[in-house]
Amino acid sequence: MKICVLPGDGIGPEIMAQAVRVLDALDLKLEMEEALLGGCAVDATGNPYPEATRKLARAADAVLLGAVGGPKWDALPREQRPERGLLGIRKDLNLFANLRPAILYPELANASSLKPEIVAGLDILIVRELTGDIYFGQPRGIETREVEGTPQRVGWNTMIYAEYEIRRILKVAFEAAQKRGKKLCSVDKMNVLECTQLWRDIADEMANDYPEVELSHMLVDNAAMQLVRAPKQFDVMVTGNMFGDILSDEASMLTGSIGMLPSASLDADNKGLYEPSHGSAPDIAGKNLANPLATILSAAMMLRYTFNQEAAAQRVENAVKKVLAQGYRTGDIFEPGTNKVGTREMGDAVLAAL
Ligand SMILES: NC(=O)c1ccc[n+]([C@@H]2O[C@H](COP(=O)([O-])OP(=O)(O)OC[C@H]3O[C@@H](n4cnc5c(N)ncnc54)[C@H](O)[C@@H]3O)[C@@H](O)[C@H]2O)c1
Ligand SMILES: CC(C)[C@H](C(=O)O)[C@@H](O)C(=O)O
Ligand SMILES: [Mg+2]
Repeated sequence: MKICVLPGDGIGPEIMAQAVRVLDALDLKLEMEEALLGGCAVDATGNPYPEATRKLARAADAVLLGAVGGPKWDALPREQRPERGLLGIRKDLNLFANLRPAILYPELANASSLKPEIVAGLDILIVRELTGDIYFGQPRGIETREVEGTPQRVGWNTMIYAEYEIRRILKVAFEAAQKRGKKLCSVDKMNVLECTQLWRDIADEMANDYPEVELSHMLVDNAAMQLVRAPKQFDVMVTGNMFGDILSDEASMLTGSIGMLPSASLDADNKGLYEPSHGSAPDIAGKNLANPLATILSAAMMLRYTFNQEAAAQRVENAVKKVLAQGYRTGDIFEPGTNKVGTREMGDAVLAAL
């Protein structure tokens, strides 16, 4: 069980250190090797996804990632920015299926942005397509053109999905719904965008193959609203890369914090990259303030999906439940009456619970 560990930038190394300690404590035969991705890789090699990292990631069974990016690199040419490293590894490893489970731990009911009665028992799986859409569509660019008689800068991207891309992500979503609450909500913007009209047509065609799953469609603006109005109407949500990026950050706050939302990005064989859904949080980096639980829970997803170590995955998840029940809280989920701790101390608590 070979794991390529990519701590990344900002809070990445801090949260990753805790996830690695947890994995070490499990007594599984895990081999972990570190490499550079993102801004740290740009600084060391000029490339956000260096060849050495690519080799290690491709040879590993799974990749565990902290987060990449930060203001230090925002002025670089786009191809050299940390985020391109992240998109590069996702594309290179064909990680088209991004699973983002938004689960409310009962202890965090008061930390949720919504009233406890609206979120109690919340358990949504967001299935986000991850290697297509406007993120990767060509052409794209910024250039000066004559528009309405005046030369001015024009910026453009292309939202595009091919049928095979839509089918394979919908298959993941239908199958997930079949194993869970049997409800699938496909989120699109078919009233405006051809690309997502095709998405909706294909979802309707595929629904015939999954008679047990109740398929519904929702326009993305309504979905954003429904998520904060009545989130428990959702079981599995499936959507494209861009809408999924936005809706998953929104959903994270229903569970108390973006620091609680793990993710798995899988290829067709469940080889995967596992990372928290949040970013490198430059505002709190280096201060021992970041919540490491999303990364620790991402490691649990890795044990489950790539390594078939269900018992170990549950041990980690139960340890997280236990530390929350014991009252340990990083700042993002703190409320009066609980025990405020830092990143490292939260890791200590999870280890003790294990
Ligand atoms: N997967 C990734 O590597 C990833 C994801 C999102 C953003 N980014 C990058 O991260 C950088 C910062 O982006 P941003 O500020 O928009 O989003 P962000 O997710 O890094 O931070 C948003 C807010 O959430 C807080 N936050 C995030 N993670 C937290 C944690 N674990 N514990 C406590 N608080 C946490 C931050 O302090 C900040 O206030 C950008 O360069 C962006 O491109 C990377
Ligand atoms: C950093 C960025 C490229 C990335 C994305 O948009 O996919 C992030 O926001 C995420 O959600 O993983
Ligand atoms: Mg995002």
